[in-house]
Amino acid sequence: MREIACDVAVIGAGTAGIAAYRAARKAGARTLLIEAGPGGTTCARVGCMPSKLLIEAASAAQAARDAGLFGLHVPEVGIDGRAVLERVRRERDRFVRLVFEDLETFPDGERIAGRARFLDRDRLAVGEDLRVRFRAAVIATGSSPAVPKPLAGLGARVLTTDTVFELPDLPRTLAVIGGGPVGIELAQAMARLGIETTLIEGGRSLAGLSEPGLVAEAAEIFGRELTLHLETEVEAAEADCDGLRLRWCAPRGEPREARFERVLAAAGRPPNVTGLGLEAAGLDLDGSGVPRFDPGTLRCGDAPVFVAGDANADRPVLHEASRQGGIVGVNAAALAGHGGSEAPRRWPPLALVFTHPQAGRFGAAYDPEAGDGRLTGRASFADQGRARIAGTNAGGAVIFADRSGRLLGGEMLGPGAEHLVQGLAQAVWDGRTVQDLLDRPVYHPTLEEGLSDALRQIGSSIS
Ligand SMILES: Cc1cc2nc3c(=O)[nH]c(=O)nc-3n(C[C@H](O)[C@H](O)[C@H](O)COP(=O)(O)OP(=O)(O)OC[C@H]3O[C@@H](n4cnc5c(N)ncnc54)[C@H](O)[C@@H]3O)c2cc1C
Ligand SMILES: NC(=O)c1ccc[n+]([C@@H]2O[C@H](COP(=O)([O-])OP(=O)(O)OC[C@H]3O[C@@H](n4cnc5c(N)ncnc54)[C@H](O)[C@@H]3O)[C@@H](O)[C@H]2O)c1
Repeated sequence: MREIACDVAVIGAGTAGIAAYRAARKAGARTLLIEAGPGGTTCARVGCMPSKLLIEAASAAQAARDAGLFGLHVPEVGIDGRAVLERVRRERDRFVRLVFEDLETFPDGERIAGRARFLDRDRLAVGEDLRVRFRAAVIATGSSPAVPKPLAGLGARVLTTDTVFELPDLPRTLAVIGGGPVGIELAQAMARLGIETTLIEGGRSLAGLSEPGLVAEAAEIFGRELTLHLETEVEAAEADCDGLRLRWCAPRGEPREARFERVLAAAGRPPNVTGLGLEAAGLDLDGSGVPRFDPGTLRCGDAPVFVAGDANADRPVLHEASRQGGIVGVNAAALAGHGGSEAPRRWPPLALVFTHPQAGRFGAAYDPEAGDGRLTGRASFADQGRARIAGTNAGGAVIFADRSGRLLGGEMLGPGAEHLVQGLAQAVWDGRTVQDLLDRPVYHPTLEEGLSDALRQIGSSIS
């Protein structure tokens, strides 16, 4: 048994862990980065990057199909599923390689391969042969796809984002379970790549939207390309030759059954906290087994332990994993006697879903109880100039402000949400009012003009 000591032990070499390692090391702490899996980060290997690569292939196919709108004739769109997936993997491997090239610049001996678990408040076991004594530890273990119970034990017929990008070819039929960001992005992409796709969602909402008008519009828009079953859960699944049969109950109670070549479980991503020995570390855990933590410092109670990224289940998106990693790195180093600690102001929430139209949320969430405390403005993209030019005129935006007109947050389902929502999130961060935004220049003809109706409605309710 080998035993080593360090100031800061970082568990997980994903986006949060790498940022934590860098920050702790920069503060002067002797830091170890421990990784159990193949590494390369969830984002590059099985997350953001391969999903967007698949979406771009699907968008190209759809653009060719839609060319008739502009008077162009594309006789038939042929989809070579093998070639599509090969490009996804080729480009994905490049992103993963870049992560490894970066990791290789870290000194030898500071990167450790193995699965870590806490033995007590200041020791970790890594695999069977190594013990690590730490002064502070960072949990940056990420999250993994959940597979709903009825789908357990059905082998390779059941895909998750860990396996879907490894398919040699596209299936002919696909059921996607879950209409959150993962499910709706991949379901729409698969449908646009010619796969007959059915999406089964336990709730009413798609793409993480919550404002009722946008929720209804999303079901209508995505339902044109997908067979949608909302408020539905799969009750049973059984293997059928190379595919599987799924059984579910429609909301009004009629039993339904269908056969699919493959099913993609996109039913959420619980944090990777089981088997970590969190009780041995003396951490206070919530009902899901996630350590309770201070949202400013990301420290777990008074233990010398911090939690960042998907592992804390708070804001499971990349930019937060990266920022939180940096914060815990500084704070873990400070606890180990290197530099000062920090609790920077939290960024406003920001989430995007790369569907067509895109969905996005920024700042304060929709609150049905907000009543008179909030002013609300709405805009529609159905007749918005630039969106009409591009043939992407669908969806809308809802913006919330306080009674003085200070921007609080909002939601959007529409073209260019990835730019519009980011701009609005930055305006929330800067404490801007609706009037500040109305007083700024906006070029014509752009999608940005599409927000002015919502902003003006709020402005006029103040005056
Ligand atoms: C399909 C998909 C698409 C996505 N698209 C986007 C997007 O477009 N934009 C966006 O912002 N976000 C997106 N996300 C979310 C984003 O990928 C994650 O929020 C982010 O990658 C989380 O980073 P992390 O560092 O917390 O975790 P990870 O990158 O998962 O790192 C955790 C690491 O810890 C390791 N580990 C786990 N347990 C142990 C242990 N006991 N010992 C040692 N090591 C351990 C794991 O092997 C892993 O390498 C997407 C996610 C998915 C799945
Ligand atoms: N574009 C992006 O930024 C992007 C893309 C993908 C993922 N992500 C991140 O990853 C996180 C996880 O995404 P996700 O979509 O996997 O999870 P999610 O928790 O956001 O959504 C899961 C959905 O599955 C449904 N569901 C759960 N169990 C079900 C069942 N048995 N039957 C039917 N429906 C069921 C839930 O009602 C929910 O709508 C997101 O919160 C997001 O932060 C981001």
